[in-house]
Amino acid sequence: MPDIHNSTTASSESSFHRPASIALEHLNNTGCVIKYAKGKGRGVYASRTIPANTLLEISPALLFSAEEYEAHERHTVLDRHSFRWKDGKMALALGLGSLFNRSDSPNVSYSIDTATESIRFTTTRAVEPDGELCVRYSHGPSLSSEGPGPDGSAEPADDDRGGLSAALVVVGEEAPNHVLQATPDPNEILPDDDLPFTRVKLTSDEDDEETAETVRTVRAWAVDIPDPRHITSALRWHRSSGLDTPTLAHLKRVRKSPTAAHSSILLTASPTAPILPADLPPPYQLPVPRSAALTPASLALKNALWPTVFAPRRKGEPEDWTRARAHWACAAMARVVQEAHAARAAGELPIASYVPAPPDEPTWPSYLARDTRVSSVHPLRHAVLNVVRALSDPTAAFAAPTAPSPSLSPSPPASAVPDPSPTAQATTALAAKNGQHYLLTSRALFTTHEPCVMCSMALLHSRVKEVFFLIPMERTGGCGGAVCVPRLEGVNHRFAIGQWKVGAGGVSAHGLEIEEDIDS
Ligand SMILES: C[S@@+](CC[C@H](N)C(=O)[O-])C[C@H]1O[C@@H](n2cnc3c(N)ncnc32)[C@H](O)[C@@H]1O
Repeated sequence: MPDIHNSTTASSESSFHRPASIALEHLNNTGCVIKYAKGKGRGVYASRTIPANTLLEISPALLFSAEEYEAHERHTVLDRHSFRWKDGKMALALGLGSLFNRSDSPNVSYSIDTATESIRFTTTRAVEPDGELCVRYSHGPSLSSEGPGPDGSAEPADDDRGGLSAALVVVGEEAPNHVLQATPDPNEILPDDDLPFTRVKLTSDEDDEETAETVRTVRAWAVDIPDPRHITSALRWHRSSGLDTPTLAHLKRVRKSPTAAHSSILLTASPTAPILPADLPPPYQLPVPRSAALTPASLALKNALWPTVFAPRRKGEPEDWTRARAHWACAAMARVVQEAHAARAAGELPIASYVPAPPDEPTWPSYLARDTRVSSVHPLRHAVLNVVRALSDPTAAFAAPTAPSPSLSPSPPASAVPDPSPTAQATTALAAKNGQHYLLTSRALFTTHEPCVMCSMALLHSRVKEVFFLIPMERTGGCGGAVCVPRLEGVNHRFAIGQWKVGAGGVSAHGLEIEEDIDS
């Protein structure tokens, strides 16, 4: 246990050399107090039991450019309180944010919010009275003349960037280390196993798992042409016969017999035997592959039945994820979970949705909404629809600069607001880049619960790029639960889906439980 001392007056002395009897008062209504522990200096402690998932503090950040940091900040005491931000910037967290000590088993996670230039600190598990609230950061510059921390752990050595080396890092007790600890290379492509979510497959597994026995086939008619010199005229006849249909477009027309001299022509998939010119032998039926081959293994199996077109997937192939992007996703998921807890505290269903600024477009506005079915007594006020609505109003306003339709509410619903309010410039950029009719083009949506079929359809129509959900809804979900909307045949858009891995990014579903047959 740290050697903690409480007292009653403040001091301008360095906290590391602070006499044990000095008071460290702090006003915080979430139950945090500042205390002093020998070897660690000041730290943040719980004055009472603090439940898991409690938002402890939103610290406004002062940002330093890389140049300012190099020239000034890193040579001062501020260095040991600075967080790495984006684009090489460093951030000094005001308020309690600068005083959390580090632990390898942290009970507080934090996320940077570039939109509001703040850092949010949230408990990842319940903390008992007097328990220290700690976060994980990769190092603290060599601290003190008082040696290593009371747990005996020596502080890791400074790196050449100084600071806490933790920007873009969301850490938590259950977080998988490989994703969430700070690393030198945010551009590293992560293997799927290291991502904080599992990709939901949008294409059928048919090709990956098929065997000679399970290749899906249709019955088609073919004819053998004994003399190869007659192939050209037979093909000419076939073209004019009207037998051809798109059903067999994924198959080659001619098959050369591997054993005999003859070739065969694929005629038609019609159920009845086609009428052939008198000089051709009678047609026969055979099973042929029902679809093109998507993998080399499938091609080999299908070619054994009939020569098949090889069409490896290009569109819809899973995208590469960098470490920085995974951190961005963790921060977004933490944010939406926080909103869902706030919704529950306000008497709503604990469901929320969030469209953050894309990682490479940090100036775009983000949008946050909660489910408001309870307060609005309106069955369609799902979080996803509310967030789409919040996003669509400014976009629609840009698309139609003339007077708005009187039937439309001019402002977003109170609980579905831009986060923060978009500037006119950002709205213009959003509309121009997003497309005026496709509201979510290139955007990702994070949501606490798997969207229901209605919301999944709305997301599809909005051309969302990707959807990440924390809690699967097997009975009602439209992203793989009851049905997978972007996998349905005939839909004109597909979006990627990620199901959050339990505990990834320190994000917990605890407290967000809803009945399994509620549409979300
Ligand atoms: C963000 S500050 C935390 C507040 C600091 N203790 C103070 O009094 O201002 C980070 C610095 O606190 C010290 N520190 C943080 N965690 C520690 C630990 N587990 N053991 C010892 N010192 C620690 C290190 O000097 C580190 O550079």
